[in-house]
Amino acid sequence: MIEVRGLTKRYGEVLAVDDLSFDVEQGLVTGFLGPNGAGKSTTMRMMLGLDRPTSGTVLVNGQPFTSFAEPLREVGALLDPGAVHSGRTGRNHLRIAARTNGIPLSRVEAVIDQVGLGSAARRRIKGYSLGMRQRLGIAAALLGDPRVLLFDEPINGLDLDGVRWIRELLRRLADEGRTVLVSSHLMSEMQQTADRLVVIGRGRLIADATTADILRGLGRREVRVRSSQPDLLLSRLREHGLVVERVEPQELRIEGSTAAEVGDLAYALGVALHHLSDVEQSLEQAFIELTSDSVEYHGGRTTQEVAR
Ligand SMILES: Nc1ncnc2c1ncn2[C@@H]1O[C@H](COP(=O)(O)OP(=O)(O)OP(=O)(O)O)[C@@H](O)[C@H]1O
Repeated sequence: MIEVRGLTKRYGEVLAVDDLSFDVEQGLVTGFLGPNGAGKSTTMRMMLGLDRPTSGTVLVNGQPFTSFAEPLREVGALLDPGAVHSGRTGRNHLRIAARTNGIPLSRVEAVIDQVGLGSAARRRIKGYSLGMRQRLGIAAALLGDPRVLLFDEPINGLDLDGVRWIRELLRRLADEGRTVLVSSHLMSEMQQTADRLVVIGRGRLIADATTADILRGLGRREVRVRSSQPDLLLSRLREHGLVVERVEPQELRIEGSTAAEVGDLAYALGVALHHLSDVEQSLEQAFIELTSDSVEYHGGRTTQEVAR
């Protein structure tokens, strides 16, 4: 479990993280979402003691990260897969990390297997593809068999197979009861991966809820309808108090209603319909809506209102 309380980081004029408070629970995959520059990496660095908060605290399994005698056994992290000595082989890189952290060398072979690095472990890292570097970075994170795992944008640049593999790995790690925090700016990816979402924008908390709740909470109902009598239909629907907008000469968009309701009304009015559908809001739309709010920065609005 990770507990973030009042976490704030200022770099000169830039308020990178602004009074963030949230929990990351064990046994779940928690997606940490926000547009570029939202403060995700800075928050993760502070969780790992790599950056000192201006104010506030982060506790990992009840303690500050810096208080752990063997931190790699407590927390594994994938931050920047490029930050490795590329002249070494993958296996050597892992062996050095194991040795300097008091981890038995048998774990090296175990994690090489676990991430499917296979024979590539014998090759020098400089010849690795991005996907292989990512697997090596994840192997390093798993080395100490930690209860808490942080992955900063692990999906970036991966092909479909790689994405699927990471998704399954995150699920497995959470099912084993570990705490899994994974950052991304791709809402659509998190929809399939995360149980909970912590969404931030400009360093501030925007939403902290289950993925399903965030979708439901934002799920603005919308109906599209086409008719040969759009003018008549538009005025009649408005008379019924619905918010209606014309999107094409013969197509209307109705907010806050359902296809069943609009269909029944049209039938009662004797207006023939050529098309009628409910429009599902995608997570991507929900995300844009959530974060565009943070860009506008409405004063006085509490952080979790949007999701609840
Ligand atoms: N060492 C630093 N010095 C000055 N400003 C910094 C530093 N690190 C981050 N920032 C600034 O803090 C803000 C948050 O950056 P951060 O990298 O944490 O965001 P992010 O959500 O991880 O974005 P991305 O998805 O682009 O990685 C940005 O405005 C960034 O420019």
